[in-house]
Amino acid sequence: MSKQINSKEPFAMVIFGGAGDLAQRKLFPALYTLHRSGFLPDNFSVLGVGRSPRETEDYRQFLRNAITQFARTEVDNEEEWSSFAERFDYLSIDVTDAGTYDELERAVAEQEKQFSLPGNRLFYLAVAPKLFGVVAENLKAGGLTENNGWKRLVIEKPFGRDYLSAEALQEQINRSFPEEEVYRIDHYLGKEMVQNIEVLRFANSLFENLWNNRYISNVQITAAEIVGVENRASYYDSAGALRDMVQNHILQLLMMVAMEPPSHLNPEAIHDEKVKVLRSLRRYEEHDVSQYMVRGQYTGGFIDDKEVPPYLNEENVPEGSTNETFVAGKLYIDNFRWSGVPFYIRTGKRMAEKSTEVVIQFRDVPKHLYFNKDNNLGSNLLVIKINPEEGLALQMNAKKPGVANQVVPIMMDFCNNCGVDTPEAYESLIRDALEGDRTFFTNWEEVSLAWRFIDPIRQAWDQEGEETLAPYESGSYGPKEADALLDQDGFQWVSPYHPETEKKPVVRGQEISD
Ligand SMILES: NC(=O)C1=CN([C@@H]2O[C@H](COP(=O)(O)OP(=O)(O)OC[C@H]3O[C@@H](n4cnc5c(N)ncnc54)[C@H](OP(=O)(O)O)[C@@H]3O)[C@@H](O)[C@H]2O)C=CC1
Ligand SMILES: O=C1O[C@H](COP(=O)(O)O)[C@@H](O)[C@H](O)[C@H]1O
Repeated sequence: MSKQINSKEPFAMVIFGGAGDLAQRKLFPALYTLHRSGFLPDNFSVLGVGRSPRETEDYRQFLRNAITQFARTEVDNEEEWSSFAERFDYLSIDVTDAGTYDELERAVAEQEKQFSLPGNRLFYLAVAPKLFGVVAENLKAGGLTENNGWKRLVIEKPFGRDYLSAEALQEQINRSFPEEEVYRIDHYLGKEMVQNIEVLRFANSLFENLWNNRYISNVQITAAEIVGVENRASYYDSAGALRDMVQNHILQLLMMVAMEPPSHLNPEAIHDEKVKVLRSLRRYEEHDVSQYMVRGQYTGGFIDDKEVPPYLNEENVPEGSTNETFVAGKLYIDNFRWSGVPFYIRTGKRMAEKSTEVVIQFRDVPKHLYFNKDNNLGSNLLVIKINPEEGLALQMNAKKPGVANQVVPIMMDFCNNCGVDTPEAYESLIRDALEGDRTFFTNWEEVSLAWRFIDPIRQAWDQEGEETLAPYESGSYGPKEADALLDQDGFQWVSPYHPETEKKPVVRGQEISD
């Protein structure tokens, strides 16, 4: 969607968790690339906050190391680097201690004075979720929200672990920051091709006219990862793939694909349409869950010829854990546009490849003129490739060149990131937050409705324990139970499509009629 806002107002940014993993791997690189691309104002400051003591110069060196290692933009000019780095400072406080916020206020005010900043403040919560609420409260109690300019609070995920905890957090945050000042990050919304879904749909009569249950037979959303739990078991083992990926990223993709055209390209109009999708999303009762949802846990296996351990042998995973590392589901949006169209979703760790994509499978032609034993027709497919390849592929059927009566599936490809270095999600999102554009942040209604959909599924699975936990081999596409969800409707998962290797998606084999 095109941007409505484009201002470069000077700002002071406070990163809580300013020496953490997210800051190093995502936030510093994004800030540096934005700066080098001319998207930051000339005048700004950043204060990193953490518990461990650090000298200013050490913090700037830490900043540089992170940028050297993770940024897509190189540090290639010392003078230019110094003018960027001098805007960064660090303060060691315990953010749970309200008494330390006087010191924080002084440190921010000092930077504002040093760089003649007008008082706009962006508070970025890159700390553990249990600290989100308390930091918001302390910011207000400590007087940091009584600044002269705008104030905005950027919050990382996860926002709660169920509806009730999310609601309590929302109330706590809203006591200091009204909803319009809250920017909840879902980094999938910062991805180029996710933002492109609306453009594709609403700027092309070609697709929008067909975008409904009369022409689409099913939609598939896949977010497959190669990585396992890595060193995050303490968080992941109590979250599971359902909370970690489905409640947020997968449902956001679903909303982008299924929403009605908004009346305007402003955040309110867009959020209204997204929320309507969640209101129409069929909620499963606990007793329905096994019919529509599948969960799995990876066993050992091979990825890229390298042996990888089962989830249960990963570092810090509790013995006998029944946590899911894979989820698949068949979802329905019970409205006029989508009634009867299954939305199949799947996400998992240690799968065969890293691939996030949406596949729209169109209905077959009403009369099968070309089906015979020589023809291998495929369904019309629109593949929206989100990550790591970005682009679009459209499968059609066409006459095989030079061969009479032979019809074959062909692919038309568009690559979005070939020869172009597209922005990282965090670059887009930080830029939007600085510009006051909430379009690609999640609003409270979306979050709360998403939890209301997720909670009964979680409860069913928590009660069933390992009974419903399907093992799948590392390096596969998930458990066979996930295939069965589609088989029973006469469909199958479309494999990720790789134009450069000409690996074609597998499509439903269609019956050959006489
Ligand atoms: N890392 C990632 O890739 C992603 C992270 N996130 C989210 O981002 C947030 C941060 O994650 P991540 O960076 O990985 O976490 P880390 O544990 O790496 O960093 C947390 C930071 O918080 C600081 N901190 C913790 N407690 C306090 C305290 N009481 N007072 C002051 N500072 C404190 C730590 O400082 P110190 O070490 O000095 O104690 C540390 O700098 C989480 O909400 C996470 O869910 C979301 C998506 C991806
Ligand atoms: O939010 C999360 O997302 C990542 C996957 O993100 P991607 O951009 O690489 O697709 C996932 O690994 C992680 O578990 C989850 O917390």
